[in-house]
Amino acid sequence: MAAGRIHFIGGGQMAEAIIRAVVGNGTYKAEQISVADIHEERTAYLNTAYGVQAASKSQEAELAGAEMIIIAVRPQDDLAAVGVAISSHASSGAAVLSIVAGVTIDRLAGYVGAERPIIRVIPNTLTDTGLGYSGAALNAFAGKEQVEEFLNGFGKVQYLEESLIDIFTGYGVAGPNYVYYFIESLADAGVLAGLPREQAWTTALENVEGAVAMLRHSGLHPRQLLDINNSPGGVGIHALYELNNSDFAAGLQRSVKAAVKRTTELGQVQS
Ligand SMILES: NC(=O)C1=CN([C@@H]2O[C@H](COP(=O)(O)OP(=O)(O)OC[C@H]3O[C@@H](n4cnc5c(N)ncnc54)[C@H](OP(=O)(O)O)[C@@H]3O)[C@@H](O)[C@H]2O)C=CC1
Ligand SMILES: O=C(O)[C@@H]1CCC=N1
Repeated sequence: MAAGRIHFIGGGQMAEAIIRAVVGNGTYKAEQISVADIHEERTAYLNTAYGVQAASKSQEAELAGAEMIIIAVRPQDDLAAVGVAISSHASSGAAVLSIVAGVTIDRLAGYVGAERPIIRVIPNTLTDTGLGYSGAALNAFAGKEQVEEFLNGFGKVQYLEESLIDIFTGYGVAGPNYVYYFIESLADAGVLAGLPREQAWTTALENVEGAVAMLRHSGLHPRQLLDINNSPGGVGIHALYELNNSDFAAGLQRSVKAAVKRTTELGQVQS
């Protein structure tokens, strides 16, 4: 169980996913968590669903009592106003942890003051599973011990140079999206070929899970497993040939590059 109080500014999808995980697995008690959102119905919902405290309008007491403040608004939102609230009411030793995609530690320091612990995190979205890596970069005032329990409460963490966080966002944290889309497309392929939807779906899930387990278990490169699975003139190599004709690998790689580029762009949007 982690010690201290944490306060979320922004009670949207990502804040909810984190709260659901850390309260659900006992990393925090609901009483240790408060949430502020522009929309009162949102904090009321989070209070009812998870027992966390809906913050007052000024957030004064919640900010003053928090060991860690989590900025969970969008990059396009009014970060300057969020910064004013934090620098006016939070204690100088409180850690400020931002999950805002693209927004740099330097920019955050401009809003909340440079001489305090600031942690830039891109949070993993597989929060309910214990799997998936968040990426974190710390300023000189922050220590891993201040954030470790929180971050491990909704998955795993990789500490990175800040210069790699945008790449980690587009590749790693957006990563499940590529896999979800692949699984959907694969199941559709089974249906297109004539399998009932239910069988196509369960087979796709089993194959993805099994392929990961096989890679981990064997330690082989995917190309080596492909070679074993593709008999000369057989089924698998015909499928691969067509996949190569579709520009599959380059299409996927272009989409990761677009996600990384968009992360950096979002970090530069000012409301
Ligand atoms: N969703 C995801 O999968 C991921 C999201 N992130 C990052 O997490 C952050 C939040 O994303 P997400 O939860 O999806 O976004 P949401 O839009 O679901 O949540 C943001 C919430 O904050 C509210 N809000 C805006 N400004 C303020 C303010 N000044 N004070 C209090 N509340 C405010 C918003 O209200 P309103 O709608 O009226 O603006 C909204 O309810 C983003 O910066 C995103 O980059 C990172 C990784 C993954
Ligand atoms: O799409 C988004 O804005 C968030 C950030 C990274 C993944 N999803």
